[in-house]
Amino acid sequence: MRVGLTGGVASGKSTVSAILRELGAVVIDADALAREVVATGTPGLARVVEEFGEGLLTPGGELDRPAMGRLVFGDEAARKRLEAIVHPLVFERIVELEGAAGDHDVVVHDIPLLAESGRADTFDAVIVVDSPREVQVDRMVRDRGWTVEDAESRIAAQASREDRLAVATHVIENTGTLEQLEARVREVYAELAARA
Ligand SMILES: CC(C)(COP(=O)(O)OP(=O)(O)OC[C@H]1O[C@@H](n2cnc3c(N)ncnc32)[C@H](O)[C@@H]1O)[C@@H](O)C(=O)NCCC(=O)NCCS
Ligand SMILES: Nc1ncnc2c1ncn2[C@@H]1O[C@H](COP(=O)(O)OP(=O)(O)OP(=O)(O)O)[C@@H](O)[C@H]1O
Repeated sequence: MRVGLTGGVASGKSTVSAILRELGAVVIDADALAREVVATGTPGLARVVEEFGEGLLTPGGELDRPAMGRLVFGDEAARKRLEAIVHPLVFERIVELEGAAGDHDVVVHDIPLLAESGRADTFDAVIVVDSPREVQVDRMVRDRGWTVEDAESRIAAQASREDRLAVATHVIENTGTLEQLEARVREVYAELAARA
């Protein structure tokens, strides 16, 4: 069965997908693929440099992710230009990895922009990890050292909490402890695995 997993920035998606992987799911991580396709030396990074210039590279020749983040989360047109390069490359890799997963019982697609993509209904189930906006902001400021403005601008680039919840078949509220989160993930996984 193909399961979509999504949630706003810092909602806890990666934490949930790590638990699902431990429980036996195959996880395909769109954020990881979005990093892979613009790694040093890739055609993807060459396209980004062509579009945005060498100023967005570190002295070592890598994509300067904090600088790119400041640019694209403050400028929607720039974000669309970056997405037009990265998203098709990510999609190609997803298709390849899905082929490699074969007919594994539970294949989880961790896709931050699933609600925005309009493709949620192509999955057998959609898990939404839900955290209130203040919790998202706190996590970004505390764990990543971002300013409140950085955190707010990333939330503003994403679907609203309501629009995301509207595509959910399973909601995982992530407002309690990590232990509570793990217990809820186990519950959802057991239900999905029984259906697979
Ligand atoms: C702008 C970039 C370089 C910033 O890198 P950074 O290391 O700071 O963030 P990272 O990639 O780890 O993403 C963290 C989170 O930011 C949010 N986010 C990332 N890209 C986007 C986007 N285009 N729109 C809205 N939110 C986004 C997601 O919640 C994601 O989980 C990077 O996010 C990027 O290349 N984004 C474009 C590709 C994309 O859309 N990725 C999302 C999944 S395909
Ligand atoms: N229930 C929780 N209690 C305490 N800390 C948590 C909880 N859930 C997540 N965190 C922490 O919050 C941060 C964000 O979580 P995580 O990286 O899983 O979110 P994400 O949705 O994958 O983020 P991104 O959108 O940036 O990829 C991490 O440092 C994580 O350890």
